[in-house]
Amino acid sequence: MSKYGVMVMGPAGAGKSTFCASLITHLQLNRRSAFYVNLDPAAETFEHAPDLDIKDLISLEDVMEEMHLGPNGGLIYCFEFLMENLDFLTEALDSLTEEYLIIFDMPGQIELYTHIPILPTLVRFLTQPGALDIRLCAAYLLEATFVVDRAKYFAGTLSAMSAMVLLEVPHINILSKMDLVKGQMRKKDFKRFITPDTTLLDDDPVDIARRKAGENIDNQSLDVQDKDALMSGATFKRLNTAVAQLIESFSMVSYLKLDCTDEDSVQAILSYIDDCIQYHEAQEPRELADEEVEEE
Ligand SMILES: Nc1nc2c(ncn2[C@@H]2O[C@H](COP(=O)(O)OP(=O)(O)OP(=O)(O)O)[C@@H](O)[C@H]2O)c(=O)[nH]1
Ligand SMILES: [Mg+2]
Repeated sequence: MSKYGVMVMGPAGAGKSTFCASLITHLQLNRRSAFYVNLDPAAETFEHAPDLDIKDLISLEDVMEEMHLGPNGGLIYCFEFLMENLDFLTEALDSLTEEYLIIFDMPGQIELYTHIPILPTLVRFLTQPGALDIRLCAAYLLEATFVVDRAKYFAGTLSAMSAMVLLEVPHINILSKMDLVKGQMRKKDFKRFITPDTTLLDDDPVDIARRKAGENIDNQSLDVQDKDALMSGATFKRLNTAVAQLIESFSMVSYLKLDCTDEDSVQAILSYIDDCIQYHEAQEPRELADEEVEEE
């Protein structure tokens, strides 16, 4: 029996837990079953209580105290511990039917997605045929407000691409918190950011503002003592161009837009997730309960 799941990932504060909560609310409203797995050992408050919480296995606070580690080292330790105790996941998830959408809420530390091979191992374990056999889709969130700073936008896109390459499961990329840019930017202008390409660097507002201020940013010499020059001078610009070209040449990343305050937007993302994992193909026709018949 297959199971279905989505792993919600992305940098710190991208809106992962908020999206998980909106998704669960939406699934409940549509009489679908969700199983919420919190894999962030530092998460304290939840809109919906997790059905499975890594904190019941190991808590970041205890690890930091007992192992004398900082928050990032502590997180890696927690995940290494989880990998040694995978029964914790198997026992809770094994009995779930294909009706459920299993939602994994991940921590935001970028190291987890780039530096260490823990996530690919975890994903392989969850998706392994004959074992848990979860049809898993990765949802990588990036804040839509990043688009105002092209360097940030391309760096975020690069991390999304790196997760795509690393995990090798169906993957959707999402620009979250769209409500924050709606009033600031016209729809037509925002459309350009859906598929990243190098032309987006041509009108970087940061560059334009500096040109207006009379700076010659193309020929700025690099003085390593000058932190400003290091982050916004010609070398930084060349680096951004190289990153943008790399992203364009791979042509793997495009974004969906998410506004968690808008039910239709959450539904649209859910439809993409369902398509990716072919959720609907496995569902049995469902008989309505008596009270549902009355409602209809
Ligand atoms: N305006 C707006 N704010 C949002 C949205 N989603 C999340 N936020 C806010 O962004 C902040 C971070 O949201 P979280 O959902 O905790 O983000 P996260 O990615 O789970 O954060 P970490 O788990 O710490 O990495 C909170 O203050 C949320 O209220 C959104 O769609 N619109
Ligand atoms: Mg969170």
